[in-house]
Amino acid sequence: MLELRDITAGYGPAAPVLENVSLTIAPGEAVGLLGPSGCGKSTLARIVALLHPPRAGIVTVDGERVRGWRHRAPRHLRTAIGITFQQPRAAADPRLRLADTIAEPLRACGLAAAAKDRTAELAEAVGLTAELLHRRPHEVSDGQLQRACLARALVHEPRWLVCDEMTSMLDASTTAALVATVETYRDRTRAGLLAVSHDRDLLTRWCDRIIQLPPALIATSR
Ligand SMILES: Nc1ncnc2c1ncn2[C@@H]1O[C@H](COP(=O)(O)OP(=O)(O)OP(=O)(O)O)[C@@H](O)[C@H]1O
Repeated sequence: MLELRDITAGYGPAAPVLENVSLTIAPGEAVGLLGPSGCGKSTLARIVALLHPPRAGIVTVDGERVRGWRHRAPRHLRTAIGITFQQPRAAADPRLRLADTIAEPLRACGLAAAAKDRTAELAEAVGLTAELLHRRPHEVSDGQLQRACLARALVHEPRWLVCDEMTSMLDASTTAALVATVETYRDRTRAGLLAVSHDRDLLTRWCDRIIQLPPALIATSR
């Protein structure tokens, strides 16, 4: 199980973005997250991915309470969760070829020896050719770069996957291909999914259930 209990979170001294939010995702379950712009969907996604520490509340991953975020999170928890973001260009190092982008989390964990085989396997799963793997981000389309970012999110074979607006910049066929890749992976591994989107129709097709966050606390408190 992945559980968030009574989470309050925000940025700096400002009023919280999220207040007392709870969420549970079971293994193999796909949960969609909807809500108006600015209500805190990405903030919640980043908390689930252990990238943003909440101000209050408890996060538990497979029975283990999380006590550190980002580099302070233990490696076995960081590698249990993969995340893709809305803008692949902001999420990928412009200096790295796509092959190295995919393998980056393995190298960061001292697993470089596995990088070549794993990259080839994942490139096939996301539909990237060997030629594209040798290009850098400025030499590929947004959709091709997002495919590499999805492969990177899967490189540690995570038990939990967070897709934060993964397809909102992409056309229908690339969206379908990326969602199909995620679902093939989940069918095989029973990974749980949190999918953030503005697209209710997409989430209805993709997810077992949908959670709706209320409008932004900051906006409503004005
Ligand atoms: N790094 C940050 N520093 C300060 N404020 C931030 C930061 N990131 C987000 N915020 C603020 O937190 C609030 C929630 O942002 P968040 O990105 O979580 O919303 P969202 O629901 O994902 O929005 P959207 O649908 O537009 O992507 C917004 O008011 C935003 O301005």
